[in-house]
Amino acid sequence: MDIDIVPDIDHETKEQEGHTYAMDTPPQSDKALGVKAGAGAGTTAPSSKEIVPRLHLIDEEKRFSHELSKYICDKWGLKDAGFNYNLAAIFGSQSTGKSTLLNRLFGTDFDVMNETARMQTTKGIWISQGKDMKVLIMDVEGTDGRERGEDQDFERKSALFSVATSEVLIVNMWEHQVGLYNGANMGLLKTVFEVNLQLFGGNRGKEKTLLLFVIRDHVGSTPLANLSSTLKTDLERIWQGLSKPEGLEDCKISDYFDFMFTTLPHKLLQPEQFEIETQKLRHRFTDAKDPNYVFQPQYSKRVPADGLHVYTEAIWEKIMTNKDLDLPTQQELLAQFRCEEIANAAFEVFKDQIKEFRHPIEAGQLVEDLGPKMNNARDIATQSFDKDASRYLPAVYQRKRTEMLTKANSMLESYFVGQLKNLHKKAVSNFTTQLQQALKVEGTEFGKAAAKTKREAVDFFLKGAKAIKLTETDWEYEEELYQLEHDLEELMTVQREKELTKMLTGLEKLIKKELDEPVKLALDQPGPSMWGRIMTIYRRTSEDAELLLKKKARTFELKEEEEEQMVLNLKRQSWVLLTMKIQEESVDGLILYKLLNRFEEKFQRDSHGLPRVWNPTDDIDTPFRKAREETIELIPLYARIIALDPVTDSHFSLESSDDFDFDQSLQVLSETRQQELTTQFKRKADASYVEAKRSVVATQAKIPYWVGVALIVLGWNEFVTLITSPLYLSLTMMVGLPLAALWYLGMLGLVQSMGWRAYEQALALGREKLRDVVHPPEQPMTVPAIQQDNSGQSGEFQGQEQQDRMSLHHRQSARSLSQGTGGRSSANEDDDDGSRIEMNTFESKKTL
Ligand SMILES: Nc1nc2c(ncn2[C@@H]2O[C@H](COP(=O)(O)OP(=O)(O)OP(=O)(O)O)[C@@H](O)[C@H]2O)c(=O)[nH]1
Repeated sequence: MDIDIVPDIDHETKEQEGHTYAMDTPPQSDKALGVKAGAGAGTTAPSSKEIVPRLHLIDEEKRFSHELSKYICDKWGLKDAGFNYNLAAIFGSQSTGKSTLLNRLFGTDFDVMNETARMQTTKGIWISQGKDMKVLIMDVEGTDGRERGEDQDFERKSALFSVATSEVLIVNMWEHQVGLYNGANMGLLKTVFEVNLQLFGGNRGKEKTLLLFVIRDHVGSTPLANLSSTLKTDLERIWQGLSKPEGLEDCKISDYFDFMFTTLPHKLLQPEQFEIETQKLRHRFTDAKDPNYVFQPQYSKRVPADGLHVYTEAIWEKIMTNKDLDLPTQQELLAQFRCEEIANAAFEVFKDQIKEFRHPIEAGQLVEDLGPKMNNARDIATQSFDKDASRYLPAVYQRKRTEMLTKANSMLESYFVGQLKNLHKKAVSNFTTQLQQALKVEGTEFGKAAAKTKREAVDFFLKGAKAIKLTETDWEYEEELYQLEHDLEELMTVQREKELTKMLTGLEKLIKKELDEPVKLALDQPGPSMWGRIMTIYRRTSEDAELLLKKKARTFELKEEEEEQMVLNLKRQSWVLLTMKIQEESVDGLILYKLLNRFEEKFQRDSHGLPRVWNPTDDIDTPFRKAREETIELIPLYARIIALDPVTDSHFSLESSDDFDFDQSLQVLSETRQQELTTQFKRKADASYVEAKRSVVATQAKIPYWVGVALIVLGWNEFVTLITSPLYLSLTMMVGLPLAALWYLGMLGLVQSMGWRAYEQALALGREKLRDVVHPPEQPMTVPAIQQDNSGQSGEFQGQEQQDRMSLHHRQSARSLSQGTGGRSSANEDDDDGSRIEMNTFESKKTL
């Protein structure tokens, strides 16, 4: 830091100063004016009696004078001075002899205080020309005066103005003020430095200002070096504590200011010394050759004299409009500090009270009576604040109260929002539960139940939301309400779909139940009217289902087109169920069973429905042929559903679509299946025919009469033994009587053939077992691989294997039958060959 320390000067001169200048009267010329002038360039000693005109540059109301330009040009003759003039200002506490000093140094006529009154003399800022000098000097209103009280606004602005415009700023202070913070204007300087940096910090290093500290009433006990060191330290410290603008964080005080320190003796106690030192000091302003000459070029603001008015006015304007300088008064500061403290204390209590809400809300629970509880916590906080803070400045108190309330509200708002979310969730859950419960009750109409449940859920939400909306807040729940309604609508749609599906499933079950038995019965009794009967059943069932659907659909409040679509779907579904049932009844075994039943009825029973016993004289062939032909004719009847006219009957207006082909649905048996069925049926019918023939042969076999005579002669003894022994007699009766009955009824042949069949079956089984033992079948290694590789093919293969086994079984039965009768028909021969081929194929597949 460039600090120029001037050696202490011990003055002996004493002088009394007793005259005072009134503001509205022309000031008397100072005695000091007679003091000999220094040898400064362009200056003259203030010896003339002429009074230098002065201007009230800025008045007490902070208004800038319009006359500065006029004074510069007309009164001070500086119009053409250009840069050849200097500007200095004095700054310091009130009544510290500033005006006195200026008058001494520059021969000016600034007002000096009347000692008997001890009151402020300089108000605002005065400016005057130094007598016979090209120096303009500003006398600035003293700081810390009782007249302004706590309003420090003007002193800050005027100090900043002085710093910003002057080349040299004289900081005037009593010796005893050195080391004090406020007394030495350090607080004020701090503010001035800070704002000066903000406003004019860009001139770093280009323009400097000299701060000349003049320590008054220096008694000499503390050397100037010590005093200046104290001041220097204080200045450094306040500079470190400044909040510097961006980009100037590292700037130093020496970038903007130079310092010079000097002392003056006590004016009253050492008047002569005072005068001498004052004159010496004057040299620094007037004598350019003086080593301590203050108006060095680096302090020049480079403003020509004729532009000074505009320049200074602009600076004042800038200072006036700067908000950073509108510093609050002490009272305001106090109010701010205390209100802040009180608000913080109240807020801590408030936070403690509301923290219990956080966990349950975050856990998704509803906090009981949250609204009143939040309100209560907020009231306690504001009441506690009001009690202590309302004593302070009303404006500050109100502002802090609003701030605290806003802070509290914003904290509570998160609970408000959390509770709204939980209300939303709860409303949705209530809706779901209540709707499901309502739908469990028989006869509940979905539309009405859903609307009622929704209304209740919304009411629940609204009630809860209104209860937590606090006064003096702009909280809103409309958005959440809208979202809730939207969610409930979606849930209603989903639930309605479920209920509709449930209803349709129920209807389908009903349709299936209605169709199953009657359709089966109709198919078991084939004939020309079979399909007519089935269609009647279908139409009746479908109509009933449609009526039921329409009735139920009304409770869902469906749109017309939705209902129409559902009816159409139901019709189609009914048709699908019908065709499924027909297909189910038309699988190979069942259809063959039906055909055989029909054939047996015709061939094995008489016109009274009794079983026929064929006599040797009976014609078996004709009834057999007739029954077989009639039965075979039934196969094409089963093959295709004969529906009623789709044009005239609305129940068959089933349009085909991508996934539904009405015409295709009519097909029951394909051509191939019909042929297969015919073949299978013929085979079974032929077996019946052979059976009938065998029974006739059995009844035809008669025993010759001589065999009976021989039996009586040869077996008389045995006969007597038999009838005389109770054991033999009872055994004979147990076996003989049933045999006699069978014989009488002509069924002995049937029993015999059954016995033969059983014998053949056992024989074939025994052979097969024996073959397995002698030639164990090789385990086909590839079969599992096929199964693994292609389950579809494998399944097909297994199906084929099963079919082959069945085929083998049928053929074995047929063979055994024919062997039993001692002959074979050509058809049987073919079949036998076929079975062999099929067996070979099956064996080949197994090997594969
Ligand atoms: N003890 C002492 N008194 C002084 C000195 N200089 C002036 N005074 C007296 O202090 C009183 C105030 O002097 P002013 O010059 O009016 O002081 P000021 O600082 O300009 O006052 P304001 O403009 O009102 O702030 C006057 O009575 C002076 O006689 C000094 O060096 N020592």
